[in-house]
Amino acid sequence: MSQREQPVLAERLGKKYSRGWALRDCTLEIPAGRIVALVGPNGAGKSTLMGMTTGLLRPTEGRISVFGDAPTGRGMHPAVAFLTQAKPLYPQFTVTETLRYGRNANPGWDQAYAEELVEKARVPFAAKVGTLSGGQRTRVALALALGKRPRLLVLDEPLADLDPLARETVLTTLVRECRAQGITVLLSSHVLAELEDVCDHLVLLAGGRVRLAGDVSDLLRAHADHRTLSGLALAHMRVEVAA
Ligand SMILES: Nc1ncnc2c1ncn2[C@@H]1O[C@H](COP(=O)(O)OP(=O)(O)OP(=O)(O)O)[C@@H](O)[C@H]1O
Repeated sequence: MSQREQPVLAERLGKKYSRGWALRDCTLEIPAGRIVALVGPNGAGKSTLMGMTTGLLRPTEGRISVFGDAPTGRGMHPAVAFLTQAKPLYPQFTVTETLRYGRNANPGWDQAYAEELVEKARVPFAAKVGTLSGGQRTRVALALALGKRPRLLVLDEPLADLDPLARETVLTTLVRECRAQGITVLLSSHVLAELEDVCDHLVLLAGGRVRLAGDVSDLLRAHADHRTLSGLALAHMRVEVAA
């Protein structure tokens, strides 16, 4: 696979903030077409890694390549869409205006696809974003992210404020769309059980370092005392936090 097709390659990547190192010596790859679980205890460095993957944060040391490009830290890579728990949508915009903003901001914008996602979610186009429920806002944010037609979708705890039913619906939609479109996904969540049937690759961070990374099936074969992604991840987190 050429560098241009490889979603993410990080080599000895590190990020230091004023309070110290948030991520250190991080070498990993995010393989194309996978749905990758990014897990780890609070403060492990997940958001920091995602920030450097999207191009919004500049590394302090090491290298990261996103589809062959070195992110600048000044703006989002054009092939990457990013969705966080905060979902920074303008509350005064209607859903239609929000999609118009997406169209103006993104050269590869697919209006028909974005509208289809909003229609499937049964969110009224005329409603102001500030009046929508958390679940509806997430569906609009997802339409905004996928309408960009990204090759890599980075999701930082995007479901955290949703009820269990809404979480399930959004996650199912997300996985169905990403698998159908061949989009690589990097998804962080503290709810390990819900990553179980969704993710086929795992990256576990703790204390700013990569502690476990690889295809879930390979990792489970290598750690035969665990049968599930969540069991394996939880056991590793316990060891790392205790250390
Ligand atoms: N802008 C910042 N300035 C200073 N320190 C920061 C900044 N952002 C993150 N940190 C620190 O870097 C470390 C890693 O934070 P990060 O948010 O990447 O972890 P995380 O794994 O996403 O955590 P959580 O699961 O709690 O969201 C933490 O110690 C955090 O306090």
